[in-house]
Amino acid sequence: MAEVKLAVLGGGGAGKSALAVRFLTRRFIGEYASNAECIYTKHLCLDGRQIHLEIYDPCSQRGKLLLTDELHWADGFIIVYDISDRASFAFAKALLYRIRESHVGACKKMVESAVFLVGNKQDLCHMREVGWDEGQKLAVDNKCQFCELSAAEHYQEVAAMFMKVLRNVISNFKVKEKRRPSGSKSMAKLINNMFGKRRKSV
Ligand SMILES: Nc1nc2c(ncn2[C@@H]2O[C@H](COP(=O)(O)OP(=O)(O)OP(=O)(O)O)[C@@H](O)[C@H]2O)c(=O)[nH]1
Repeated sequence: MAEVKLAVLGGGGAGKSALAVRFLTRRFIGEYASNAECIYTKHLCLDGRQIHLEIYDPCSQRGKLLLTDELHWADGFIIVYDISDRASFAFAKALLYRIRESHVGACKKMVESAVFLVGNKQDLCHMREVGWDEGQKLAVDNKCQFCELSAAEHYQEVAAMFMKVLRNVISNFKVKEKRRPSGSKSMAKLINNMFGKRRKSV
């Protein structure tokens, strides 16, 4: 079974929990506790392959950019901003920069393909502060994927976005498996064990 770790990162209130919970449960729940970080776990089948998925949802990230553990833990990243909050867009930009910086030396293409920039709260487009073209440009500049959606209203889009990230991560695994000497897999497990987090099953 493949183990995939995704980190959903973004500014405070951008909709990280809403996106993760929407994907995992199909439901949009209005309010989420923002004082606790957690890892949601789920088993799913993707293209006939069993996957044990872990989704890291940090507590409010206001001003928190270092994220050294998270950046090394995750196989893929969903960077969320709120289209009605320009500050969250600036934070997403800084996060994308951090991801690139922390993966210096790794295969550039693999890192880029495992990052998805998401402009959330598209239902609030009457209060829009960030244009679609700005999000698209930021994604092109960072060679990552991009979409705008609403965790509140678009379950299908949310699910499709998670599936795309998962597929890219899985194909990165295949490339890595071909390159990697066998010892490095157990080293990765050791690092994961050291980086223990609270786990929630959904
Ligand atoms: N209108 C609208 N509101 C949303 C959407 N997604 C999330 N929200 C709301 O935005 C607020 C913040 O959502 P959260 O999912 O808690 O955001 P977060 O990024 O996890 O927040 P922190 O944990 O505080 O960093 C909540 O009131 C949600 O109901 C959306 O697509 N549309």
